[in-house]
Amino acid sequence: MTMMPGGEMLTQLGSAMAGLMFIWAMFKQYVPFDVQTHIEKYTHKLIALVYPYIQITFHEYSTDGWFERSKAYTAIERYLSTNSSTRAKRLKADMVSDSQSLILSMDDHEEIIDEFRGIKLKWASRKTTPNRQVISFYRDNDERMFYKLTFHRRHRDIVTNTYLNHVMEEGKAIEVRTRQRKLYTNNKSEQWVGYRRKIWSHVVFEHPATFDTLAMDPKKKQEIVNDLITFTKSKDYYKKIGKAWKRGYLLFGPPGTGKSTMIAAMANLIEYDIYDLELTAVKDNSELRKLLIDTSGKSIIVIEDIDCSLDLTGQRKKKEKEKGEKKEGDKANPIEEEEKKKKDAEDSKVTLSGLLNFIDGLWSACGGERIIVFTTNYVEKLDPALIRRGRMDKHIEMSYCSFEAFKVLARNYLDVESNDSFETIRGLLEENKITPADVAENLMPKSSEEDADTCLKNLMEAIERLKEEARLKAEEEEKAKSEEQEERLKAEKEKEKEKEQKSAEEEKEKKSSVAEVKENGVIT
Ligand SMILES: Nc1ncnc2c1ncn2[C@@H]1O[C@H](COP(=O)(O)OP(=O)(O)OP(=O)(O)O)[C@@H](O)[C@H]1O
Ligand SMILES: [Mg+2]
Repeated sequence: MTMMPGGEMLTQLGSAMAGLMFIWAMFKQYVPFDVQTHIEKYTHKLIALVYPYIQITFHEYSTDGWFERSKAYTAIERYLSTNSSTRAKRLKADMVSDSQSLILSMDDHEEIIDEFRGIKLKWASRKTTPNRQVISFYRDNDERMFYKLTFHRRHRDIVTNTYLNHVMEEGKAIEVRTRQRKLYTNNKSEQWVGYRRKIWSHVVFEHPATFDTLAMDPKKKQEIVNDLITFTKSKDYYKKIGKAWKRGYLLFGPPGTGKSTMIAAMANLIEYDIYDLELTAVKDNSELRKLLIDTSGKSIIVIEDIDCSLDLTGQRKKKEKEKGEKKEGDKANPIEEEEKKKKDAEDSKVTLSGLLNFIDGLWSACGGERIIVFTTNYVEKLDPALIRRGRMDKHIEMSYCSFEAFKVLARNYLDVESNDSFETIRGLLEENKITPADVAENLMPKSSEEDADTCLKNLMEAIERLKEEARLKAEEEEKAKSEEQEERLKAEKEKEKEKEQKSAEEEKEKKSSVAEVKENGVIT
């Protein structure tokens, strides 16, 4: 630990000053007022001359005793934790909520010296016990912690303009790095915490998926990893081009190809929280707006199975139409009805345009980087407006298990890099459509006796079985198709026959009417 030059002297000087001030306070009453002012003025000058240091204090809680911990204090605590844990001799360990591990910080009354661009600054951790006559309604803990920063007055500018910002930013970054990440879900029913309505509930996010364990084409995987990392580092770039700092991904592919696993791997890679937005539980656009505004920065907002959510919107529209039809029968006042319809359209249902508006950047104006991920099993069902470029920046197809993907799974599940059976498996995978979920399920040892070879054999058998099943299914489909075709042909033939019969009858009728005209001798 380095010591500030004259640090000891500084402390002594401080206590000597305090002593003098005390004596002054006692004798002040015997001195005339104008002399008092004079003495005080010169004392301040004298103090400034011999005590050229500036002090700034940062309290843990604001003085009105409000419950919220000061953000500056927390940031300083984290900033100092990296310095103090290596330098200070007495440390305090604490399990802070929202943090993954123990937070080490300076113990009460401990001091450390920080260095910034060659300037030495002293941080001290202090504690006061306030007057007990003051009753705090919010916190019953009487002790008040604060940090005191002392530095030479010639560094005033650099400390106030640069150093403090550096401490805050560093502190916040450490906080983000060490925080416990969360998985949020939106509540269907309203929940209240005290006087606040809680719209998201959360659990600690601890999904073990990573890009290393994700089975997919290595080139594609690397591309996604690079894309994500570039995004997280592009704050200034997005600012420069005047775009909200957000990125949209559309993951599509059949069930069990790893879409949800990919989202977990993304969150683990860039250390973001996940907001799992269940659109079917959102009652209208204004609620959707509230939900999105309530998300924090550094988060991935996920809307799974977007095709199903949008279908639901369609259903809602239909229901409303039905309602409208019923009302028509009631013969209500047309003006009233029009207004009612307008209101209905405004305040019920989540609409595609409502969703798109937010994605387009209204909500991301709240700052902080956000990633939005849509998943679907049927990309062709989606509205083109939803997936056009610019809205969804990257379309990622998750497909059936390739041989490369299988190798990742074999390494992950069985610790096998290569094996005699790999070539056979390559052939089987090329010929058949197997999802990574199916491959993974078959690679997993079912008992402690099963070794890698047995598991690989199991997989090959399973693929053969699936192949057989697929063949039977295809046969059945073919049969059903040809039956349908036959029926259609039959129906068409019958129709044709009916038509022919009809036209023959018509012809006959025509002929008989002509004969009648001739008989009567009338020509028109
Ligand atoms: N590409 C993959 N790499 C590693 N494991 C995978 C992969 N795909 C699927 N799995 C395994 O299969 C399970 C199911 O996969 P996941 O839930 O990610 O599929 P999904 O594509 O989201 O399916 P759905 O469309 O039904 O939501 C996962 O728990 C994972 O263990
Ligand atoms: Mg899924």
